Amino acid sequence: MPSALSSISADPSANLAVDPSPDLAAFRIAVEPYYRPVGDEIAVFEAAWRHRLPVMLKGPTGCGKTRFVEHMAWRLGRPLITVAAHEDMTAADLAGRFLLAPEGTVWQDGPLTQAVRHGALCYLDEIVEARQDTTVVIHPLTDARRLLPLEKRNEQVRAHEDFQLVISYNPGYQSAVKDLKESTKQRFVAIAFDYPAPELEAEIVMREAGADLALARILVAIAACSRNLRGQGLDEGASTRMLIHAGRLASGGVSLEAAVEAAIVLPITDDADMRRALNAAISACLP
Ligand SMILES: Nc1ncnc2c1ncn2[C@@H]1O[C@H](COP(=O)(O)OP(=O)(O)OP(=O)(O)O)[C@@H](O)[C@H]1O
Repeated sequence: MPSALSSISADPSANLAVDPSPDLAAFRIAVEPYYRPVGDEIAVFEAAWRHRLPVMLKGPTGCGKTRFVEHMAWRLGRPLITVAAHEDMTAADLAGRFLLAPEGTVWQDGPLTQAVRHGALCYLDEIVEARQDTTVVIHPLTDARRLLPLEKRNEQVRAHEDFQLVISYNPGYQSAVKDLKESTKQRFVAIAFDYPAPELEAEIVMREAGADLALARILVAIAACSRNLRGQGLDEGASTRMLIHAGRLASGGVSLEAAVEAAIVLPITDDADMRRALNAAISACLP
């Protein structure tokens, strides 16, 4: 957002013009993002895309959801606009707002509106982090209406035929106070993600970390040990992302023990007892 602009609430005399064709080139993915399918997720997504059904990617952190949506945007030849949701996010952060510019008051589309108007995939990462009054903005977009109401502009934006909404959702993090409303969840086709089976995960770690097969297998075995401790003091086990980080450190010359400590053990828990338990479990996996 240009720094010369400052946000104001609403102005009926504002310039209501919207740039008819903003440059979405920056959101196009030119090179195929490496994605190793683990099931029928590509076929399910493509079928959902054909009907422009909204999709929910459901699974733990660092298991490939973001990489998958990047791969699908590349495959479908659509720009991808990603928004990382957070608890201070307002509907205006998604939809847009009036801004004070040198030429007067102008409307600036938010990332969701840009995607809706111009036909991009919009990926709302961890949408549950956003307040529920923000989440409901997406409701009319996710049913047959495919509309985005911009109350401040007194406008209803009809979605471009190539617009598709994708959200991610980590069921492990939800609590009674912080969960998606049933009426939100039920609007989406869901695709379940989890950490890949060992041989597949080793293949991914090899490729992404530049690790050899032996190292990748050890890291995957360590991940299995940590995942067994889930619910016994650990909220989550080591993610594929963590294994890749450890693989990069170890391939770069750091000892395996130090790489595992830095990329897996320390980030995963602050509790000294839990760290000891995790280290003991990991030692059993090390050669
Ligand atoms: N099936 C896969 N194919 C290729 N790479 C993968 C796959 N699964 C995981 N990865 C690797 O794991 C890393 C982490 O995955 P990603 O960023 O997609 O996680 P995520 O599920 O979106 O996590 P979060 O919920 O925290 O955003 C990716 O950058 C990629 O290197």
